[in-house]
Amino acid sequence: MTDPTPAPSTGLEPEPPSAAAVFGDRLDVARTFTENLARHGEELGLIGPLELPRLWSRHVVNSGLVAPLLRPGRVGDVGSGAGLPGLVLAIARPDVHLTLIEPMERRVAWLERQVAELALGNVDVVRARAEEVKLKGRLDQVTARAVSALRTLIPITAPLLRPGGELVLMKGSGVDGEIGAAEKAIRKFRLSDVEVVVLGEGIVDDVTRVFRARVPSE
Ligand SMILES: C[S@@+](CC[C@H](N)C(=O)[O-])C[C@H]1O[C@@H](n2cnc3c(N)ncnc32)[C@H](O)[C@@H]1O
Repeated sequence: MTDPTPAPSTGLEPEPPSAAAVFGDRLDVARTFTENLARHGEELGLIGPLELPRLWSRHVVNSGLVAPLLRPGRVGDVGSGAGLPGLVLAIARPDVHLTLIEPMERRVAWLERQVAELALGNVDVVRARAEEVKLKGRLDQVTARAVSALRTLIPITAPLLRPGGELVLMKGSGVDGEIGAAEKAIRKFRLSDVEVVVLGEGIVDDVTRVFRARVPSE
């Protein structure tokens, strides 16, 4: 069992016990990423100053909880920003290939630096908006977090999926209202198996909610 690291002088939240439960033998890599983000995230405009005291629980562990929903294959993360959840998922699931899709140059540079520093062989970073990225119909699953409401997020993420592919979109407690407002998009893209998966019960205080749905197989 690995000892939790003490909080460094950055103001970073001490590592919670849930980190070991979520990252297992990948905890050291998750730790390096979290410390890098704590050290440089604010100056690079990736996280706000208020996020450091909750960086582990609200951002890193919260993103890592999605890892068991991924299947071996090619997953795209739309609007990765600081690497949430895409880079965190690549750390937790070395058996899955992650493509991080992010339009902002400074964020792309950060993501590329982290991929190199953490020696992640299962990640590529593409500088593009989801609407323009040349990945239409290619991905097995698409993730996203804090990019936009479902009624605008579904139309830019569903076209990236191969037939039978799956959306795995992280959402807050207002997800049911978002689903109601996205009815037209859900119909237009003929999504099936629509469900809200609640992750982290018994592991974290703030559970993570995921909107999961499938595009047609043919
Ligand atoms: C609020 S940030 C969230 C970043 C990260 N997912 C997180 O949870 O911390 C939204 C991110 O989505 C990106 N973004 C916005 N519109 C996008 C689009 N159409 N396609 C791809 N990325 C987009 C932005 O550049 C930004 O990095």
